[in-house]
Amino acid sequence: MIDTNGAGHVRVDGVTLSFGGIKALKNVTFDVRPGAINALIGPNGAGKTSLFNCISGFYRPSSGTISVDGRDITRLRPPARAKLGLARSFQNIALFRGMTVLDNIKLGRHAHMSTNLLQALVYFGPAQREELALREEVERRIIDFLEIDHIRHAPVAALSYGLQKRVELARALAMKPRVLMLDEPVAGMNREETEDMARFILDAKEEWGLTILMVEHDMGLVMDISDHVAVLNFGEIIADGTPGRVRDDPHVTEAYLGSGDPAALMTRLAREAAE
Ligand SMILES: Nc1ncnc2c1ncn2[C@@H]1O[C@H](COP(=O)(O)OP(=O)(O)OP(=O)(O)O)[C@@H](O)[C@H]1O
Repeated sequence: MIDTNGAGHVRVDGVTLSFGGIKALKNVTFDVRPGAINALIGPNGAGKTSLFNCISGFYRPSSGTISVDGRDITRLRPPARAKLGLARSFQNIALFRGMTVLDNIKLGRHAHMSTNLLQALVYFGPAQREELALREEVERRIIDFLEIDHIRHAPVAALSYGLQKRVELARALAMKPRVLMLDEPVAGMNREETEDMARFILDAKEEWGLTILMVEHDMGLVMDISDHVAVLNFGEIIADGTPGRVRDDPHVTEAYLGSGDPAALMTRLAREAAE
């Protein structure tokens, strides 16, 4: 039974998604636990991105439902889901590269602005001013938290890959999410950048009491920081539980060994050897 007192419980119920003749997801049911770090793993082509996109609203399931804290969001478009507190990052960084770090972070706020940007700029009523002040406070906190104060006025294009990923996290946090969805947050990062990101994800969960759902291939990171791990294979959930339980599940080992996904397997074996 899931503790739903903490906000941010995502329930995926019987979701099927087809692309032509291909069933990317087959009757998938699972819970994203509130206030926890939930990892979604599986070999290449298992359906992770498809499921992620169904939850964030970029894909509409052929059947089944998705709810957040009991509210059915299956038919809502991505902006409406963002307003309900779902924020996501992208596998390939989706920042405005010519803009500064601060301006990119400010874009995150618009999911919650009651007026549009132009109105807010042209007509500064007291309510808007209050809202802006509040937002600036949130942005300051996020910038301090992610240790990016020194680059706040730098254009994103001038930053290292690891810092760009951190800015993307900052923008997602600026949406004040209940559920933070991270699509391969450490893909392409070196060890130091990966360790930094792991710390920020863990601290973000604690600081804001977030529910986190991440798709990630780095088994070391998944095993280190996740509270729950769900494993997809050929569009079906084949294991769901604590990292230790999932790691020892023979179905999971078989899925990776049989998948011809040597990179994922090697990452895992190297990590285990180092422990
Ligand atoms: N837009 C699409 N059109 C057609 N088929 C698709 C589309 N997106 C995904 N698929 C197919 O659906 C299945 C699941 O793909 P998906 O990208 O969700 O897997 P994944 O687990 O995220 O893989 P990876 O780890 O390689 O990113 C695959 O067979 C894939 O070829």
